[in-house]
Order: sequence, then structure tokens, then C-alpha cells
Amino acid sequence: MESRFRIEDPAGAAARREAAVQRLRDETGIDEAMIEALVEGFYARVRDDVLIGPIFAARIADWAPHLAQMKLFWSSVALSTGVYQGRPMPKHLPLPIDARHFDRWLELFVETARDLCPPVAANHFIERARRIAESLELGIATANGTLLVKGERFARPTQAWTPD
Ligand code: HEM
Repeated sequence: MESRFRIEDPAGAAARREAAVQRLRDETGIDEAMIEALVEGFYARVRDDVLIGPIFAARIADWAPHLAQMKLFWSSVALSTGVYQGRPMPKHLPLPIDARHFDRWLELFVETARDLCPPVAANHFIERARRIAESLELGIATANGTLLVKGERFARPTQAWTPD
């Protein structure tokens, strides 16, 4: 009855989870201080960016809670700590964004990770950021009535130029 024992052994499950988190910390060198520096550094660049900065500025009045949430998110994503409880998809579906915005977001993320983290850690963050960005873009496309095939990108129709 190995499997029943496991289900009824929350202390054992917690210990196994803790060991898995520790393995990820050891393998990647990622810790809370690195996540904090990455998140702070990344959103400083985002806020200054002409393409995606205004999208955040229009929606985030108080950055402290957003940054705190993003640190929990990256702890969960990079180290599987489970400390982030949110759902990113519904927050992004109403945003006026497409492939161009995701490309810029990723460009800034890659630059920041490479500047602030050793290569193994940077690659670990970047690989996960790419996967999540792709799934958010896919979700946004679907919500806008476009089914993307693998490798296809979501482009909103550009506004026609009119003289004023
Ligand atoms: C064009 C790209 C993106 C833009 C403009 C964008 C913008 C935003 C904005 C404005 C919020 C705050 C929403 C709110 O609180 O109402 C937000 C939240 C968030 N974003 Fe993004 N985002 C982008 C891409 C990404 C990507 C690629 C990831 C993950 C790798 C991500 C992860 C998150 C998370 C975890 C939250 C917090 C959700 C929560 O409150 O639980 N975003 N984003």
C-alpha cells in the first residue's frame, strides 16, 4: 500500500517537496536575493520602455504590490516553491498586446537576466519566461478569435493612418 501511505503522509510530501526545491537551488544557484534583483531590475527597464512601459503605467498605480507578486511568481516558476497563488492568464487577456509587445518584453527580460544572473540561472529564467510568454500569447490570440498554429504569432490589425 505504498501509494496510500504517500497520500496520507503530508509531512513526507512536504519533505520531498523541500528536497526538490533545494535541488533546484543547488543546480541553478538561484535564491531569493537573485529573484529580487531580477524582478526589480526588469521592471525598472519595463517602466522606461516606450512600447510596453505605457501599458503597465496605465494599469499599475502602486508598484510595490505588483513587484511583491512577481517575486512570488518567479520563486514558484524557477524553484517550484509554490508560493504564488495567482492566475496570470485572466490578467493579460484584456491587455492591448500582441507579438510585438511579447517580443519586447522578452528582449528586456533576456537582457536583464544576462546582466544580473550567472549563465545557468539566466538560462533557467529565460527558458521559463519564453514558455509562459508563448502560452499567454496563444491565450490572447484565442480570446480574440484567432487560433494560432505552432510557431505562428498573434498580430493585431494595425491602425490605418489618417491625416489630421
Ligand atoms: C507584452 C507583455 C506583457 C505585458 C504588457 C504585461 C502586463 C501586465 C500587467 C499590466 C499586469 C498587471 C495586471 C493587473 O494587476 O491587473 C501583469 C501582471 C502579471 N504578469 Fe504580465 N505582462 C506581459 C507579459 C508577461 C509575461 C511574459 C509573464 C510571465 C512570464 C507575465 C507575468 C505576469 C504575472 C505573474 C502577473 C501578476 C498576475 C497576478 O496578479 O497574479 N507577464 N502583467
